[in-house]
Parts: sequence; structure tokens; C-alpha cells
Amino acid sequence: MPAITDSVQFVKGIGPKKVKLFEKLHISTLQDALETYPRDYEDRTQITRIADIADEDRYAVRAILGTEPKVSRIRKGMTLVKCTIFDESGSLGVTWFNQPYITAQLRVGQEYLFYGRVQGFGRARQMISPQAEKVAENDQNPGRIVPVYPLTAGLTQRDMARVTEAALDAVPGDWPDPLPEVLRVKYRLPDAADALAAIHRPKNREDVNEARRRMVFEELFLLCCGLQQLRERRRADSGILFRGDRLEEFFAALPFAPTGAQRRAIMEIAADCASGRPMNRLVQGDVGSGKTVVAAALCALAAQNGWQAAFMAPTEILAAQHAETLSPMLGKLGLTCTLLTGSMTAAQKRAALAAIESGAANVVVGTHALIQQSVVFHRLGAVIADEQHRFGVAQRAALSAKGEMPHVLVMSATPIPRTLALIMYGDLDVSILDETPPGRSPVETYAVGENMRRRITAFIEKQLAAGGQVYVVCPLVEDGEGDSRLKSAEQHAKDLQAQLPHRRVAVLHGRMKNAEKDAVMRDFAAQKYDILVATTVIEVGVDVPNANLMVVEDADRFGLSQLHQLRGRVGRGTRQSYCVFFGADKGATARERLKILCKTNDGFEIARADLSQRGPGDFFGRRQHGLPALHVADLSADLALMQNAREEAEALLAADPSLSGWPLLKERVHRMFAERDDEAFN
Ligand SMILES: Nc1ncnc2c1ncn2[C@@H]1O[C@H](COP(=O)(O)OP(=O)(O)OP(=O)(O)O)[C@@H](O)[C@H]1O
Repeated sequence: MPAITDSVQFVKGIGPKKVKLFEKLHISTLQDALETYPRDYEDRTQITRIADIADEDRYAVRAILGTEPKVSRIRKGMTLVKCTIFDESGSLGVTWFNQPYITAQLRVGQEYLFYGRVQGFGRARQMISPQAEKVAENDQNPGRIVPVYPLTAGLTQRDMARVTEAALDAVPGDWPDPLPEVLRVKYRLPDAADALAAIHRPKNREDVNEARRRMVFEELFLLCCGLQQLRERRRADSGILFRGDRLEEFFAALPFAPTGAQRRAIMEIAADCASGRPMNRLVQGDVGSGKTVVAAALCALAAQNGWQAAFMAPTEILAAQHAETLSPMLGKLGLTCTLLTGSMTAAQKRAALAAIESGAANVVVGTHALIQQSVVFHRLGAVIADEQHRFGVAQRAALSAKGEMPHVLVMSATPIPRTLALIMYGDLDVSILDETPPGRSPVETYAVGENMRRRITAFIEKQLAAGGQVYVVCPLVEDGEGDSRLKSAEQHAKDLQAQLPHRRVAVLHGRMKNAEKDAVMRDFAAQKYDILVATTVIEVGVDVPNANLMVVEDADRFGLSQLHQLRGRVGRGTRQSYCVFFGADKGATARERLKILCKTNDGFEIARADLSQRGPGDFFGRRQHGLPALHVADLSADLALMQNAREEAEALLAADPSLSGWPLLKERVHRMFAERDDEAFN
């Protein structure tokens, strides 16, 4: 009997060649095989009588081989094997492509369970290349749920099944379980050994679901334990002390009264910074909720305490905009704000760098240029990363490394459910801005088709005549790139200019030089243009309160959260604002998705819908969140389990912070986090 730690080479039928192939799948030992989960299952429990086969689909048929399988060669190297099978209800033709060896495995008169796709109708109907498994004479229920494993060329499902079968047989009776038993009982989860058996050798669907639930819980629980430990470890560090006694001066310097949510978030920040521990906080807010003010408060707080603050924005346009917003507020408090971006001239950069190094710059706003080596801070006390899901954990850490344990504030404009935020940004505390500044009415949103084109152009003109400004967003920069059916910003700007000759139309896209982009943005904000035709470079953060109409061309091409971000560029002032999505005539799915946006202005609700449609991978960008890779849990679908896992992890660690009473759990958590390539967490 092989041991679970043995190499797969000891499994019958697995030669040295296959051993190499298994290695490609990261499987060397039986245990590795056990930990390689099926990517899907085929349900062969529903057995269909031949006479009951209706549509073209996959079927499991219990039938007797009626005719000797006949091999024929059709083209060069191409073989067919044909035969007929029958049950008590009728007969069916079967064809295998390029599997001449199948004949050796089949015997006329023997009963098999055939599983495969049925194609064609009437006399032409046949089953294509089915799997055939012998049925024992008295077997009442030969159907089963069959795991489908990830493969590599040269390996078959049968090879995988052989190895996992051997692995399951090698699982010892005292197989250790990292999950505390109290939790297994509380959440009715199967133990580790039973779950593995059910995953690889399920009796029914229910079995698989239960096992999966356990695996997901385990994975999330390990994840939450690790994140909680990271958070605790940070808490042990000593942080710079900022006194908050001059915050009222900051509030007084604002051109408006802060919303309740802004004030709350700022107070949370002030409390963190006065706690003696470094702050690590995420501020999440829907579009237009006024996150910049919260960042500004931290800048003021740092500077009032004699420290510098660095504010990192995802684009040059945004960096410039933030600097422009912050300068007057900080100026009133006698503080300076310096901009540093890649496209500044050498002389400008030199001056900025000198001010940063001498400490003359109280607050520094910039792009990722801030993390370059040449940037040396005099006394960096606070770091703000405006993530807009573009920055990674590593960049944040690189900026922090320019000071000694500065306070860190992360701002995200992608609203996600709180439970998810607590995991995605697992080592951060979370503040949520769930209130928009007063006087805003929701953006009226319409999803339209091409038949509305002329009316929309007239509507653009109407808004301009009333003193508003208009954004038009296109998926492409210029004609000739990508899909020719999509609108390009350059061509569309020309068309609009021709239709509205007395209006001033500008173009903005990512291929323009930064200085050009800046100039266009600034001129649009100064109302020197009426219409800005742009690509999604304006998606994030752009703030021109006078603009009150957003038109998105080919809106069916964008994600829901992205469209919500785009829509967020209007409705930022007191003017009634509108948003028009073209693309509602591109099919039912497109129409349904766009309708979600017409129904609600709530970013959290939209994010939930987006998440369930796309999955968190696409939603957040690949691994940019810096979490360890998850193998079974789906962050968008397993929210309820996630909540439980998090609470339990917190409770367990509160009682036993180093997990010393749970050595196996401790080791698994360690292993999970060690796999992660992100240096910031190591
Ligand atoms: N309390 C407030 N009262 C009135 N106006 C406010 C208030 N807070 C912010 N604003 C204004 O609201 C607009 C949006 O603020 P800001 O740019 O900070 O939003 P944001 O949260 O960054 O949104 P987005 O993520 O969409 O860019 C700005 O024009 C800002 O001046």
C-alpha cells in the first residue's frame, strides 16, 4: 500500500513519461494529486432511455453493444470507429473519431454506460466519441458523478482518476484537519478526509457541494487568519503621533461644510493617527462622495504636526487636479502643496525635488513618479494612495518606505460590499463614505439605440445652450484600430463638430502627450470647450462640476462599474445632470445590463451586479489586490461564508494570537501566505 507522500510513479500504469507530465501540473506525490481539485464534474447519474433522447446534448445511456465496432480510415491519418448500441427502448449509432484502440476495449453483447454528446436527428442521430464503462450485471445504479480534472497534453482523465484513486486509498485514518472541530460542528462541515473523498469520488451532487463548502470555508478561514495576524503585527509597531487639535482650522478652510460621512471618516483618521500605532486605512466612497477632502484632511493633519504628506494619484490629470484642489485649502492654513509628475520639465522637477528634500514642501502630490529613487523626503509622515484600482500593494509599500512607518490612507472609488472590502484590503481598516454632498440630484440615465441618434444630438445642443458642458466617451482612440464597428474618439469629434459647427469640441485620449492632456482638461474645466470627446482616460476622478451630460458610445463594451464611474463625471454640481448610454440596441443582454444603471445610482449595488457577472478577477485586475491566490473560494459568490470565516478567525486569534494551540492551522496559514509573490506582505 503506497503512502500519501509517495511519488505518483508507484501508481500502476504511470510510467516515467507520464510522471514528467504530472510534474507539469505540479503533481509529484499522491498528496499533490489529492490537492488538485477537479475543475468540473460530469453528471452521469441521470440515465436516459435511447427512445427518450430529445435534443442535441450530453447523455448517459445504459445500453448493450449490438454490432462489432468497425474501423474505417477516411482521410490521411483520420480513423472512424462505428457501431450500434441498444437498450429496451431503441437503438443508437455511435462514432468515435481517431480512437481505433477503443475496439479492443469493447465486446458485443456487453452492457456499458455510454456518456457523450448526441448529435443529429432521426436516422442520422448518433453519439459522438462517448466514454464507455462496463456495467456489472446486477448494478442498479451504474451512473455516477465523474470529476473532470485539469489536464496537460498527453495525460487523460483516466490517468488522473488512477492517481487520485491511489491517493484516496493512501489517506490514513488519522488524516489531520486544520479546521477546529468546533467550527466544523457549528457550520456542519465535513472533515478534511471526507471532504477530499467527496471531491474526488462523489456519490452525488450534494456530496460535492458540501465538500466544496468546506474547502471554501477552510480557504477563507486561513486567509482571514493570516490577514488578521498581519493587521495585528502592524498594530505592534509604534506610529507617529499626530495631534488633531487644529482640525477645526482645516474644516474652516473648506469652501463648503463637510458631509457627515466625510467628518466621520476624518475623525477616524485623526483617531488612528493619535493612537500611537501606524494607520492603515481604506476610504471607500461612491463616485462624487468627496474623497479628496478626506485625503486633504490627512495632509493638513500631517503638515500641522510638522510632517510631510505624499499623495499618489493614478494619472497625471488627476495629480494635477488634486494639487489644484488642495493648494487653496492648504494655503489658507499657511501650508504648501507641491506637484511632481513625470512630464514636468527638468527644471521644474529639480525645484520640486529640492522642496521635498528640504521640507519646504509640506504636501506633495504626484503620480508614481513619487516612488522614484531621486525623491527624498525630509520627514514623510503620511502616505495617501488614490488607488482607483490601479495601484498595487507594492507601490504603496515603496512610497511608505520613504519614511519610517508613515500613516497610510488608501482611497478607492470602486465601491464593493463591506465584507468583501474587509477581505480584499484585508490588512486595512475601512471607512465608508455613504453620503453625497447636499444639493445633488441623481443623474437621470437613459439607455438608447441608434434610432435615438438625432434626438440625442439635439439634447446635447439643448444642454449646451443652457450653459452646461458635455462629455462624450468612445471606446477607441482613432478609426482603424480594433473593431471597426466601434466609435473612435477622433472621428466622432469630427462628426460632432460638423453637426454642431458653432460649438467648441475637444478630444482627449491616452495617446496624447501628458502636457497636451493637461491643457485640454484645464481648458475644458475653464469652459473654453463645450464638448469633450474622450476615451476612458476621463473615467477616474475627473472633476468638472459644470459638466452635466455624459454620453457613452458603445456602452455595451464597458463593465458596469466602469460605466458608473463614467457617469460619475457628471452630477457633481447643482445642475440637473444626464447620462446617455448608446448600445441598448445591441441585444437583450446589453439592454438588461444598461437597465441596471438606469434603475440605480448606488455604486455599491452596481458593484454587486458587476461582481456577480464578471467575477472578482476581472473586476479588480489580476492579483493587484495582493492577496494570496485562492484556489476554491470565489470572492464574489461566497460572501456569506466569507463573513462567517472572518468572524471566526477574529475570535480564534483574539484568544490565541499566535495560533500556538493550533499548529497545523498555523502551518497552513504560513504556507498560504508564503506562496504569495508580493513582497509587501512578506
Ligand atoms: N461636503 C461637500 N459639500 C459640497 N461639495 C463637496 C463636498 N465635498 C466635496 N464636494 C465637491 O464634490 C465634488 C466631488 O468631490 P471629489 O472629487 O473629492 O469626489 P470623489 O469622491 O473623489 O469622486 P470620484 O471618485 O468620482 O472622483 C468636488 O467638486 C468637490 O469640490
